[in-house]
Amino acid sequence: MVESLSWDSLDYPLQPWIQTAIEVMGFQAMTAVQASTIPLFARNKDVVVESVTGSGKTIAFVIPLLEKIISEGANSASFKKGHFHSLVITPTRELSNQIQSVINSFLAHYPDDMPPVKSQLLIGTAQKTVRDNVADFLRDRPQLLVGTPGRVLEFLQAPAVKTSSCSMVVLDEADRLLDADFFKDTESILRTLPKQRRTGLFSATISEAGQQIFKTGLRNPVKVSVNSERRGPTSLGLYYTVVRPEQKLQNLISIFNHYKFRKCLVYFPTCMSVTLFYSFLQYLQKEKKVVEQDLQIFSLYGKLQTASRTKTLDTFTETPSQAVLLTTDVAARGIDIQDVDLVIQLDPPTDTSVFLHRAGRTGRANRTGKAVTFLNEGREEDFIPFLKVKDIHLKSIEIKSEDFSLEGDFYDVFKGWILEDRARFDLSVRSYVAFIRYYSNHSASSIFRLQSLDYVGVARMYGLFRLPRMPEITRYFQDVDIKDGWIVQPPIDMDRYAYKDKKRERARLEELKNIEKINDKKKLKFELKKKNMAWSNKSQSKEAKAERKANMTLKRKAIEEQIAREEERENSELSKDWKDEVLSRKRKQMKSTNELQGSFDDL
Ligand SMILES: Nc1ncnc2c1ncn2[C@@H]1O[C@H](COP(=O)(O)OP(=O)(O)OP(=O)(O)O)[C@@H](O)[C@H]1O
Repeated sequence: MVESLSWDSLDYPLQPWIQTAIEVMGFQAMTAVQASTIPLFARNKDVVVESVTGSGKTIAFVIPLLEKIISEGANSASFKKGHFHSLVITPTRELSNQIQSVINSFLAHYPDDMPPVKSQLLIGTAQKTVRDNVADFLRDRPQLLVGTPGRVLEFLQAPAVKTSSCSMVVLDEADRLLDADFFKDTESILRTLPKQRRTGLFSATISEAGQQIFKTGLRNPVKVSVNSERRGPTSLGLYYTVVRPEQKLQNLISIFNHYKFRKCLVYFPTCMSVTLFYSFLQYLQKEKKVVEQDLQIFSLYGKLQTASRTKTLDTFTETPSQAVLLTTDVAARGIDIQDVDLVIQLDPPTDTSVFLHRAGRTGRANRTGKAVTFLNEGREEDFIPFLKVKDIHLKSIEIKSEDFSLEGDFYDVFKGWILEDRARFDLSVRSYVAFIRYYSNHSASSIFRLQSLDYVGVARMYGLFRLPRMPEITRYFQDVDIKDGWIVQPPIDMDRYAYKDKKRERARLEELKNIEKINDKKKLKFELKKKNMAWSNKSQSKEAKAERKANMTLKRKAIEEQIAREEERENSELSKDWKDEVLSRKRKQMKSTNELQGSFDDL
């Protein structure tokens, strides 16, 4: 947000109540992206908007949507029941919620004596089924819908919901909505909407979507690219620090204890790692008193129920005291919390574009912020030149190491905490396994290579004392002196290692007894093997099955193709007609998709 322009400089006057809302929100001038986008999107142009995080993209689409609802009479009594005017799709429930709040803060100034304008949230929650959503929709008659792809799709498929009046659609965080995880749903939603509509795609990293952009039904789109030479806002300081994995948690605590910040987001690689480290940090703060006592620690990840996610985010946002939110990429995009002045990435994300989104949770709207990324010593340091090529420049920062007043070293304390309850060990193993999976999925695979990972150091970081038997790492066991996976000596007596939960412990002892009763050596070996089976092996066998199935399908296809080729040779005349038919169908198909897709020549 470097440039700013007066709201009066728009070539048409905004609705008076929208002007009032802007004044009340204290937005004295438009940001660059707003000045470029609002006149286009509100004036019947499709837009593809790329502008850095925190530059005000939300209002750049909310104002045109509200303006068009009024100018196209969607607020009048003649707008038919079961119809809606505009749709905003976002990848997360949190972001949908946030956009809905921005819309409502505008609508709070909408005059009472005008036919009402309403918006409705469509996200998956335990409280509201899609049937409830449809009932609310028919009762309240909102013109503007905001939601996540899964729920929106289900909603649009309800017979009572008519899509034919939808004249505007926005894909916020469009590159995410067009990636492999969401594409099917996004495409299905777009297919249900009229072709004669306005489409807006918004993201700080829209270019990442590549050719997928053209599958959204854009018609003569205009590309708005603000500050495209910079990959992040000027108010955001990007830093990295190089550490050994087992040092990371201590350095994190050191930041909590010694660095000045109001609110901090810490990104962890997986839901399980958030659960594990959240519990352990609580213990260190409450029992061991080595974490700043006034610091409030929260955790948020995708597997939690929506209500609990919303509550956590609200409490974190509203708390006046210093606070930390441990989270995953569920909170990487779009989330706008004013006081966040520090972001920490405990591990770089597997996808580089996510790096900018995570870091961009701070340094928003000209407020200063710092984002620090932890890198493991060694090969991961190549991530810095890798980012430089992408015009992302990080400076090195030294984190003061914490001098803990703990009995024993940090790892021993962690290990001791895990030994108190076998359930913690299970969680730690699962977190570690999930991390190894995560690591092997890095898009920058030449830098983040499993072969170069200090997997023993990582195990210590996760408080483990024995490495799980994962094929991904056991093949490197011979490189270091690891006997049967134990990284502590003497090994822990696993038979006597108990669950704190009585019921769970009884079940474990029962199972142990049953195994002892087995006289048959072969069966015993099988049971023990089953009991100790590596986590990854279990799913590996599922994966192996799926792979075998896929191979069989491929083989079958190859045989069928071979037969078809032979038949084709024999019946060349016959196949000519068939080929023509296929070709003409293909041509027709191409024609219809071309009509749909538009082109980037006009951008
Ligand atoms: N014209 C303006 N003047 C001052 N602040 C503004 C203006 N417009 C928006 N903001 C504020 O800027 C912040 C960031 O806006 P917004 O969340 O829309 O950013 P974004 O570009 O969508 O970021 P991201 O890419 O991270 O989703 C918000 O707190 C918003 O209230």
